[in-house]
Amino acid sequence: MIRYLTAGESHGPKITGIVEGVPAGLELSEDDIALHLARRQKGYGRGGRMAFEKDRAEISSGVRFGKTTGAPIAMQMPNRAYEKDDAGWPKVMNKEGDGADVDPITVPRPGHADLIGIQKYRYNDIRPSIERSSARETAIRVACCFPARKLLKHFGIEIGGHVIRIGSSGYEKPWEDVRNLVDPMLKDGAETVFKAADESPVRCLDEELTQKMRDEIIVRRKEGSSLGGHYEVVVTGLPAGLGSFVHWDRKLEGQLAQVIMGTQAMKGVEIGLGFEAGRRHGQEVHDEITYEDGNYRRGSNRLGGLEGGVTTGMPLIIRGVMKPIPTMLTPIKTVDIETKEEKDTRYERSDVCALPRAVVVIENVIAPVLANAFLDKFGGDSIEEIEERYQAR
Ligand SMILES: Cc1cc2nc3c(=O)[nH]c(=O)nc-3n(C[C@H](O)[C@H](O)[C@H](O)COP(=O)(O)O)c2cc1C
Ligand SMILES: C=C(O[C@@H]1CC(C(=O)O)=C[C@@H](OP(=O)(O)O)[C@H]1O)C(=O)O
Repeated sequence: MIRYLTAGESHGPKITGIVEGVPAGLELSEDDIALHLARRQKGYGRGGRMAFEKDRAEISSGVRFGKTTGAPIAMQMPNRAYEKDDAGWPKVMNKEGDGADVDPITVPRPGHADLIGIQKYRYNDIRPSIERSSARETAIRVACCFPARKLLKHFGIEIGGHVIRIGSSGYEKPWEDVRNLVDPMLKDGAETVFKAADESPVRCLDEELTQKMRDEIIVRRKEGSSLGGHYEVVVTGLPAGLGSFVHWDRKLEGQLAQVIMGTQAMKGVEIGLGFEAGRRHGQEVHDEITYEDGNYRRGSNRLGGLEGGVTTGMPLIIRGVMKPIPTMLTPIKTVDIETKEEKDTRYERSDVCALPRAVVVIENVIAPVLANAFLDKFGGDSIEEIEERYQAR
């Protein structure tokens, strides 16, 4: 089973991850990972920090001569901000001393983890809440999830994502119009979707909507506000039978929802028609079964590739929502935790809309879930052993 742990603060010296359970013999390089790290840094609406961070995970164990050994893979990534910013991070993030020379942050931003951090951990400074809740951590998380993504790719399973709404600009019926755009690409694998989407500044496949989304970000940025939106992630090449209906905690819908909702600022997730299914009657939802060329097929894919928590062999279709970024230039009301007086929120450097970047995070966080379901069925200690089992299926 692949699992991973991350550590590190947004403005500390580095972020770190350890992944274990990756079978031996998988080709893995820092360059491979860097491609997805670079994708995660791009997108209209990003803040100033992404312009100077050059994310690259340095692998320090578990890989030899370009292939995994089966041992834990340790990775580290420096925060350029630590040295580069003039905010004095080495002093603010000092492991030693009593912090008497550092001004505490006492004005929490609604929507971020600022206030709940001080309530939960009894901090008298909001700084530690900001540091660990920050989506900076998603950089090392993408790196940690990448070996699982690579394993899936080795067996022809591809993941791709794109933006379908930013604020008021988006597909009105995403389950219909987005399908029309994506369907021709499904036959060539989901990564075709991400390559096409990556050419768009907001990672949207529709040119007209791209323009509208961009304009909307410009307007909200000028107003000192922020935006979230909806995205879609597609997985192709999945064989039927991954996952399980025999226990609630092995149903893939649940496992996918957990890793997606475990990502900063995510507020909802749906599979296939999702919430739309509740507006329709049965014949408009369930996918008719056919038998062609020795295989069972579905005439449509309205349930998004899962029945009973198990893959059907159809593409997996996931959609989700990200809330608007909590840090905004135009303040809203909050309370100073020291004086308990009403205050305007404080601003620190921030993205205005991070959805185009977040899509890449979602693509990657689902990979260990799918890889583990794959390994449950076909697993072994090495890629070679898994290949034998997969071919014999
Ligand atoms: C890729 C990405 C980038 C983000 N960038 C920012 C940001 O620049 N400023 C900010 O206030 N929140 C940002 N967020 C959201 C916060 O990290 C998140 O709202 C906060 O940790 C509180 O967690 P919650 O929204 O899950 O409740 C970002 C989230 C993601 C996924
Ligand atoms: C650093 C990243 O995102 C950060 C996520 C984030 C937050 O509050 O979540 C706040 C911002 O941090 P800073 O104030 O240092 O610019 C973003 O830049 C990243 O994605 O690598």
